[in-house]
Amino acid sequence: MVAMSVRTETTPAPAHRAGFACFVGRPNAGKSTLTNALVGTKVAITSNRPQTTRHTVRGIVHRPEAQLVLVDTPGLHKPRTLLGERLNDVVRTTWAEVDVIGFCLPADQKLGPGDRYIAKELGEVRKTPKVAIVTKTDLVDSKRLAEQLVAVAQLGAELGIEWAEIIPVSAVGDKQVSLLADLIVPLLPEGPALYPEGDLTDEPEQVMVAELIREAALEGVRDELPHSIAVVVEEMLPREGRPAEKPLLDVHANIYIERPSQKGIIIGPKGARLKEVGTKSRRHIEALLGTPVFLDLHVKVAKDWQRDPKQLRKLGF
Ligand SMILES: Nc1nc2c(ncn2[C@@H]2O[C@H](COP(=O)(O)OP(=O)(O)OP(=O)(O)O)[C@@H](O)[C@H]2O)c(=O)[nH]1
Repeated sequence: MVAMSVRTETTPAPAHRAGFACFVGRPNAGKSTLTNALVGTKVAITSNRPQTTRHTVRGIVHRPEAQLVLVDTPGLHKPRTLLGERLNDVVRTTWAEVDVIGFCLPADQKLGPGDRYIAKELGEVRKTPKVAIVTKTDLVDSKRLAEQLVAVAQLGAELGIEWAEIIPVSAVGDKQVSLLADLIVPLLPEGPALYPEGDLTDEPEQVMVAELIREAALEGVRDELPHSIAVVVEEMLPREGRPAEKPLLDVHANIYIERPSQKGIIIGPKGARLKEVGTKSRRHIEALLGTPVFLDLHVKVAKDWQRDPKQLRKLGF
């Protein structure tokens, strides 16, 4: 006869965790791509609920046992203008308020002064756990990747930063993206979900639309106009008199530049570039909002907007 025992006790389910994380790193380090890969969709659907944090939510990762809310920070710069200083303040405040900071370092580029500058600032934020994320691993071989992992560990040691984890990922190749979430979750505080399931971001629609236009406008001219472009969506209204099955959304937006000389760069010969920017961003906006869009774009000069507090407020900074 075989004795059989039945286990009656069950192991308690791990406590639900929920919290905020932000990704930092040099421009082009792969932060946005990683956010999208984690959230699992390129264009997130917006909900119109009021913001529950002061920070822009970029995406929400829902898990049965956890909810990870990814918030946005502007890049940290050596401040040269009023805008630069304000942005840096926003960055530092965010770092102190989130539960985890992910520091993104591309595998295909040697650590440089830009990375060191951010790392030094990170070292000043004592409490928040920091995860070093080596991105774009699909671009390098294993030897180079190993060197980069060692370099990142050394950078931490040098600056007195204790990495909670050092993890290589490829957002494009979908390698280790889910593992990254697994490693971040235990660093979040215990607590119920902060957002209803299904929400991906609570960024106001107009801001997301403006960002899509800005992205398209910067494409190919990033070097010429790094921080000189701001986009404001003035109005989004359904076109009147359209049949219900053929709606059209009118979107009016202004692209602001700092100097008249920059106008040509944005508009291009005979308006060709601006037209391209319009076509491209309209496609993205239609995908985001799920409705056909008529996009009306204007280029305006807001002289030295980065140095002028009044203009900064108007442009949403
Ligand atoms: N091969 C490869 N390319 C990647 C990966 N992640 C991002 N990239 C590319 O790197 C470039 C920059 O990526 P972003 O996600 O825009 O970088 P970012 O850090 O958000 O950049 P900023 O918005 O300028 O701060 C884009 O061309 C991406 O397609 C990756 O895992 N592998």
